[in-house]
Amino acid sequence: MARMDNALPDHGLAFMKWHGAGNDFVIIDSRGREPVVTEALARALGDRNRGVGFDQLAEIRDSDAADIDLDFWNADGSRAGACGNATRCVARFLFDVTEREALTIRTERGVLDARLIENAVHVNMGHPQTDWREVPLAREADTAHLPLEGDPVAVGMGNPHAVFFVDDAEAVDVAGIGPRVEHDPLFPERTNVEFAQVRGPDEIRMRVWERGTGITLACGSGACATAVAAVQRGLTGRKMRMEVDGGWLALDWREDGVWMTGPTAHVFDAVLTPDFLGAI
Ligand SMILES: N[C@@H](CCC[C@H](N)C(=O)O)C(=O)O
Repeated sequence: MARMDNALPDHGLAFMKWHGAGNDFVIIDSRGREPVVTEALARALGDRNRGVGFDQLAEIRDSDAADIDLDFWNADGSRAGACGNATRCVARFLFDVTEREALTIRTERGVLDARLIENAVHVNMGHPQTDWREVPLAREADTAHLPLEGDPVAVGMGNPHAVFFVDDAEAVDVAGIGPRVEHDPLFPERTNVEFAQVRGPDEIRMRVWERGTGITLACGSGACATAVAAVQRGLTGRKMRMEVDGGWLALDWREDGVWMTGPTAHVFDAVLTPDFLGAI
């Protein structure tokens, strides 16, 4: 869909701030008008000193295929094909304003189902991509040069993930290893990087380095990818709890896709000033 580069309003732009287990988001509701988010706006807004700061920016748009369309940007202005925690936050916002209990949300990876069950938002993040050509990887298997021992599992959840299984997630130098893996030529579209410690057949401790953002307190698509990788390696069952730096997520890899749930919080609503918008 065409994006208007000069669509920024000159009277201010309303946004919401949300987080899901500490993974924080700016959400802009562009239903009923032309989309306004550009790479430049995302980068300016994502600056935690001069803008607002977020792990991802999500823009809600009118949809002809689902209840809404949803697009994501990372803090460096790059696009993300999936963002599980922002999807849950947007679903929570819509459940609250519509009083519905089921919604469809079209993202780059397809139409996702969101359900409100016992006051928690559950999102089906879809079927994982596990073929190396879909993830995508530059070549099938060549991981010995990566800066951490242990062959990682490459999983696509509409965005790329490299999941390392480690003995002690707390001991991993996420800030040092994460960016080196993110930018390794093995990953032509860069990658998100997860460090997972299996605590038992239904529990994992996971820390994450997000492509285009850095260390975050949680990553929903990363949690899904980690669950898929653990099942594939025979390390856990298909249903599990996952402790991330910002709290807990729950994963369930079912016949129809990987379902994820966890907390959501609406932090504040505000308006970007004409001065801020004019300087972009
Ligand atoms: N925090 C997100 C994932 C964000 C996308 C990622 N950084 C990318 O570039 O793919 C989540 O909750 O899934």
